[in-house]
Amino acid sequence: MTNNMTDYEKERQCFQWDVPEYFNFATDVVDKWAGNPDKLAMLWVDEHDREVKRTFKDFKDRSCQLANLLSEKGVQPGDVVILIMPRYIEWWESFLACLRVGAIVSPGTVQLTAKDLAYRIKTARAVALITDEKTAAKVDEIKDIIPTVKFKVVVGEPREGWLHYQSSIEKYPAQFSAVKTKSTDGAILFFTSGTTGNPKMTLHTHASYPYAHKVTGKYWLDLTPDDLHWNLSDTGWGKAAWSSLFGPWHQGAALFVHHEKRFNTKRCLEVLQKYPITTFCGAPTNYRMLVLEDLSQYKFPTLRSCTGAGEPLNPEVIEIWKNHTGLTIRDGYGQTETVLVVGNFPCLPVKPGAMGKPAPGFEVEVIDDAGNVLPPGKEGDIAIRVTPARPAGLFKEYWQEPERTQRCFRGDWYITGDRAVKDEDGYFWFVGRADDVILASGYRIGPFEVESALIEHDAVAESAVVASPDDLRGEIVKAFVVLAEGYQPSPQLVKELQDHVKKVTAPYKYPREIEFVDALPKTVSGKIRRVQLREMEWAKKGKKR
Ligand SMILES: Nc1ncnc2c1ncn2[C@@H]1O[C@H](COP(=O)(O)OP(=O)(O)OP(=O)(O)O)[C@@H](O)[C@H]1O
Repeated sequence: MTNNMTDYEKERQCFQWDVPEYFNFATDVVDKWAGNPDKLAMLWVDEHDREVKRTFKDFKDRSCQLANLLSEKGVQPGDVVILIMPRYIEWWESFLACLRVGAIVSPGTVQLTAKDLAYRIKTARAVALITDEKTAAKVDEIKDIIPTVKFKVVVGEPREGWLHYQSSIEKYPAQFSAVKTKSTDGAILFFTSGTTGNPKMTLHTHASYPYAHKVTGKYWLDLTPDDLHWNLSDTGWGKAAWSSLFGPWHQGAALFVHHEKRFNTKRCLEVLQKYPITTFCGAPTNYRMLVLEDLSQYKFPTLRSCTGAGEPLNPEVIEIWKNHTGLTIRDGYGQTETVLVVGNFPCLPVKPGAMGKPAPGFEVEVIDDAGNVLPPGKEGDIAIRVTPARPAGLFKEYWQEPERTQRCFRGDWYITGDRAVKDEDGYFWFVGRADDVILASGYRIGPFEVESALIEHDAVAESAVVASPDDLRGEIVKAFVVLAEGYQPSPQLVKELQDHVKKVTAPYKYPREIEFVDALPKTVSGKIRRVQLREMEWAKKGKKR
């Protein structure tokens, strides 16, 4: 039996989380690589081909300088610091500085409105903000209603009422005696959308993201200290922590960062051709857009590995990409709440359309409502075993919401909120979000009747709410109102739906349409999100899941 074990099984069997009692990513990982003062940590390029190279030593020094500033201004271990900026180098410096002082970093996207910012600052009781000029202007609009904020730091032009990042940190030494953080201490607070209502605050410890992403970096991204890794995610999302920070730097890989206002497919392919990028990670939407270009015009001589995550990855896209590049896009599955949970690892054959198999350190199953593991071929909830041991790569809690946290557990399992089918070979096939209760192909409607569904070209969370017209990834292309069979909407309902669509799509400049249909068209690609649901009569009568 053992002789027949595949590399995948062997690796899973040998794997131990081995979480140390104390862990700090800045001191334990970045400073270790900084021991070699020449080791490249980042090649940063902007839209005008301006290039900046930064070593791990540069990141160590600059983050220590900022940590001194944060500490002197009164940031205490456990305090929340909001970090919002585009792909500026200062984002990485600030993240590390916060970890060094034991603060809890709360990243967000630059698309947040003043109202969103006020909500986040108040709910998280943030003590400081580090941000770009555009966000600083929004924060100034709400400055009178955020009393917990002791100070604010702006990157870019100096601004009244703000500490100026560049000139302020120069005054501080490049040594900092970091807080000895316990692995169980809070480290990161993500706001994730929540399908309805206010965003959830997902709290990670130093173990659950900074430490546990070594699984993401080693097994899925497949990185080594010789790689130059490019991940397309925006710095505001959990995915940036996966693939633009913890995963790669654990492995000592250098990051390639392209600072651009808006994703441009031609530019992306040119950049991929021009720079010695070895590994590339994007959302399936990115790939879907890239394959519409004439790929035969480009050569990627150094590229050896491609990954995608965040939404279902279509087999057609995998095929076209492979035909032109010779590389198979390896899908990976996880959430803001987790590190990589299921993936196509290099040692596994890829089944196009499947998300892959459970990552080392995770026992993942498809289970039924009672918590029983379902046999292959049966659809159920994707669940992660949490007893007898909770995997290190799982969030601590929804902060200040014990009941909401409680709701994601069923017996021995953490319920991801996604539905899937596992096949005979142990591969997971994504079906859809349990809360959307609808299939991308439009067959099943759970205990809810769907009143409307927005279909976006987006891969990543929250963008329906916050993406701006600058960010194509958040473009809503069409709104469908799916009518239950034989259902004639009243003029009043039609109006309500039109208003709803108008409201949700208000920040977008793209033409948008609303169409009444019996079922969702099967040809539409992209993920169905933001579904308006109405509970069906039989569900109300107690047949809820
Ligand atoms: N490889 C994949 N294939 C299909 N879907 C995926 C894949 N990877 C991630 N997802 C989807 O993305 C979700 C995780 O995204 P994220 O953590 O950003 O939350 P979200 O979609 O905004 O959800 P919430 O509304 O709960 O915050 C997963 O739960 C799943 O629905």
